[in-house]
Parts: sequence; C-alpha cells; structure tokens
Amino acid sequence: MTAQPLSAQHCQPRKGKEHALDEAAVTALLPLVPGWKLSAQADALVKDFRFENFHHTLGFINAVGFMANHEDHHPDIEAGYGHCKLRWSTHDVGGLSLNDFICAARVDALLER
Ligand SMILES: C[C@H](O)[C@H](O)[C@H]1CNC2=NC(N)=NC(=O)C2=N1
Repeated sequence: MTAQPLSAQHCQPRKGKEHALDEAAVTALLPLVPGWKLSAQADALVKDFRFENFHHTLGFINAVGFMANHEDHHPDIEAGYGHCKLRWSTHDVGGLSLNDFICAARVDALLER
C-alpha cells in the first residue's frame, strides 16, 4: 500500500515519547517538505513566509489557524507587516512527531495555486 502524501494525511493524537521521530525518520521526511528547516535544537520545523503586505500576511495566518484548529495541532507564529514565521513541534512528545510534517505540508498546500 502506498502512503498518502503528507498534505493529504491528518494529525492523530500523539502523546508520549514513543511518538517522537528519531533522527533517521526526520532525515527521511525533511525532503518531503521543501523549504522547511530544522530548528537549532532539531526539535521543530521552521519556515519563513513573505507577503506583499499586512492583509496577505494576516490572511495566511488565518488560513493556517483554521487548518491548525481542524487538525488540533498548533504552530508557534511570529509575524510582522509582510512576513510570518511558523514553527511546528509536538509539545505532547517533546519534539518532532509526524503531525509536524503533516501540518508543514498542509501549510504549503494552502499556498498552491
Ligand atoms: C488536547 C490537544 O489535542 C493537545 O493539547 C494538542 C493540541 N495542539 C497541539 N499542538 C502542538 N503543536 N503540539 C501538541 O502537542 C498539541 N497538542
């Protein structure tokens, strides 16, 4: 059976260390989310998005927020007039889980046209 693309998968409740991805899994998954980088501690996925103005930035944040609530998985958001930095990690596992990769891919899919 072929796995669904990450952007078509949904987050699952993942709580506990056993759901943390090991280094090999993270290395295998990173190429599937182009432009997303590991944080310095390798415990989060980070990407900076640029927009023309505040309206576009806020529209993006709202779309991300809607998706995040729907998936019950929530990013750290840092934003200014024309940019937004997202950071995905799974508090419930103390690092990266598959949910972070799913949400990173879902964010990129929001911007496809
Ligand atoms: C109860 C609820 O499902 C959990 O607290 C969810 C909510 N959103 C979450 N978001 C993130 N980023 N990590 C979590 O561990 C997490 N847990």
